[in-house]
Amino acid sequence: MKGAGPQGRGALSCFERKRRSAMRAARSYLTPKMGMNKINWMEVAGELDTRGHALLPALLAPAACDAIAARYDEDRGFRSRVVMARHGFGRGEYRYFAYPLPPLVERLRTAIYPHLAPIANAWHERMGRDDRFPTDHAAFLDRCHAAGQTRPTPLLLQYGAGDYNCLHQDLYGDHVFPLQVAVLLSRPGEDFDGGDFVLTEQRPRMQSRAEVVPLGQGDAVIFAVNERPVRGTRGHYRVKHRHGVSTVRSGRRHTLGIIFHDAA
Ligand SMILES: O=C(O)CCC(=O)C(=O)O
Ligand SMILES: [Fe+2]
Repeated sequence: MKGAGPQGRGALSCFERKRRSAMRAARSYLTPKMGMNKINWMEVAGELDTRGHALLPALLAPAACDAIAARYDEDRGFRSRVVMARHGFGRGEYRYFAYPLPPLVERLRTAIYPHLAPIANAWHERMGRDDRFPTDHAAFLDRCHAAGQTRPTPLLLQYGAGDYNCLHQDLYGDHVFPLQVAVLLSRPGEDFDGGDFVLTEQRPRMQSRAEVVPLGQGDAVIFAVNERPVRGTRGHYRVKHRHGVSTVRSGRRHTLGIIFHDAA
């Protein structure tokens, strides 16, 4: 059960807490490329194939998380602000970064993408889709921009007590990269309570299944934006995903969202 321990991380064993803390210390957030090489991408691909999501523990150091979250109150650096209740999206708000993105966000987006492109291509092949993704993020963005999807999609979300994010999909045009990343910037059990990241899976003609993804500060979750292939008795079929956040009971929760396609 999440929230049981003194720091809201009762579900983690002592060993796991130490491992995450060592990983945090070892990773400099100024060089996320180095961090990328420490990730077992084969394992990540396996998790994404079987569950539709994969965890990257301690992707960002606490100082990096705090620095990005603190940007929420700055005047500059964003292209728009969305108050979720006004659109029926939930309660809470988010801001889309403007180009040029903050260097850390830019580097993360650019460094993670090449590891996910082969997974995305395998998914498209299994789903019988013709479109494939280039190995380089700049090339994919060129494609988005040529199709009129020119607005940056990385975003910073902010939730207070009583806020939540309804189940949704981040689709912004015809060009959709099938995987995205969310990084929890706040400390569960310290900065906020409640506010779990939730992912649902809808198999054809079946009821939806929900999965809560326990995240600590700096942990990232990679997840399916829309559809993912699942092997059946007669080839692969498509499962539909949505994601959201359960109600924040107290405190303040910030997330960094990294979406790889741009918006129309
Ligand atoms: O706040 C969260 O954990 C979810 C954020 C989200 O919807 C996104 O990054 O697309
Ligand atoms: Fe989202």
